[in-house]
Amino acid sequence: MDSVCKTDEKIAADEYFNKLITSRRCNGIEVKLNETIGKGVYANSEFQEDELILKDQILVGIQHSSNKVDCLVCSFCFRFVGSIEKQIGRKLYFKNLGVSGCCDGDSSESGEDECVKYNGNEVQCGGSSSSHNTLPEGVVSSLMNGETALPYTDMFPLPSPISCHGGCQEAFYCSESCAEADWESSHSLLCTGERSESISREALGEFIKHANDTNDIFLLAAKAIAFTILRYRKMKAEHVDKKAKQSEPKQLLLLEAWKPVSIGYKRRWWDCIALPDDVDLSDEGAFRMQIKNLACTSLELLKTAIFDKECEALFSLEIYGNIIGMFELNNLDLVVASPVEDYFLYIDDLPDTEKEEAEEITRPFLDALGDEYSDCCQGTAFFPLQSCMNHSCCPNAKAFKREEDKDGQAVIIALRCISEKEEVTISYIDEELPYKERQALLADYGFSCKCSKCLEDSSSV
Ligand SMILES: C[S@@+](CC[C@H](N)C(=O)[O-])C[C@H]1O[C@@H](n2cnc3c(N)ncnc32)[C@H](O)[C@@H]1O
Repeated sequence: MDSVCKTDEKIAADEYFNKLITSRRCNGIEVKLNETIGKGVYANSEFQEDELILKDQILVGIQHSSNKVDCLVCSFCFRFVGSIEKQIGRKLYFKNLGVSGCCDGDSSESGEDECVKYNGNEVQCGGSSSSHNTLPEGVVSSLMNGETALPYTDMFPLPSPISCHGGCQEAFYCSESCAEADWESSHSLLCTGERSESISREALGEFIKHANDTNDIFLLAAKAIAFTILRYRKMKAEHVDKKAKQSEPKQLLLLEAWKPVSIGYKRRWWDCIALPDDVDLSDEGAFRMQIKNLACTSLELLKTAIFDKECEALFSLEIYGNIIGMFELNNLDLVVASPVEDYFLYIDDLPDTEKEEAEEITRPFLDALGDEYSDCCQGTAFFPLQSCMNHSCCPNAKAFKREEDKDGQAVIIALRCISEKEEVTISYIDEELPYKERQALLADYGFSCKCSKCLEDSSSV
């Protein structure tokens, strides 16, 4: 019976991944099960060096809460929106208010619990520069509201931001289609505006505040749950429409709705999270319990906000822990380069006369921004196909944004020629690090690397 179920599961997984591959038009790859390390991505045609292997869409993703003051991006595809002036003005506005978008390092100031700041996969931000010239409020607001135009910004057009239809004033989009897709995928349940479909906007506000104060990974977990509930409701409605003679049990529909998330998960958050350097081994049990309690508080708040009786199974601590654990082990950093950086580089590259004229206007803004002029959009996201890629310290592929990649999708490029049937691997860490450091970092992902480089290095240590 067990093996029959396993075979059924395998067929369902194959079907799911084949559909995704077709929808992404990346037919040169397939997802296969490897007996020792689970799923893996394999080439089924040859790739040349620098060739695109996969452009994977986000299943659920967030911009880090702390990054929202740095960049105004579409809440669904994470493309920059507004205008160069608006991006610069908004950033200077927050800077003048003393709100910095630094991703970490401020826990001591905020007095937060050490453990809750931890997010194993988070990248480092540039940090805020204290040495900057402050511009007068009027100058900053005229940039934000479009009264001041900077030279050559028409070379960097950005889509006008569209406000969330639910009225939350929190989510903005680059297009109507992104607004609709986000509403249908999860935002209708997680919107704090008046047209929200949550059961308590107040509780939702509390849940969001708790996540922002502790760990914004909870916002991503909420998206995964909202996504599943809305998918379940849609599938149920379609099922009723078809007037199916044999009505599918609700539990089976929920399992089907849940598949895109459940297919990726492996371990509970409090079991797989790496022990931070400053937590003593003897305190490990207490640390893991603290993490579990934190998840429990967050889940209770979420339950009050969006609970659905028919989807009750989704609101167990076990499932919540597994969803966050899945993000911990599978997520990729979501990074979108800033058009503001491109803009200032463009000005710098102008012929001397034009450059001098332009810089007379732009220089005060660049000085006021300081090092932060190039801050990119940063977040974390789960990508269904990319997350099947295994690690190697001598990878044949990498996640890399090209000039034309202006949104949050994961772009995987061949580092060298990859032959048919070869496994496509990426590096989860900086593979240039010494052997012991690499192994220590990979232990956070729950494995010890046995790639050819590690085997060679291990014999010489
Ligand atoms: C992003 S997932 C990769 C896909 C995964 N194999 C699966 O079945 O879903 C990361 C997990 O895959 C496994 N993994 C990835 N690379 C590995 C490697 N080189 N050796 C052993 N396990 C690996 C580890 O369990 C890791 O936590």
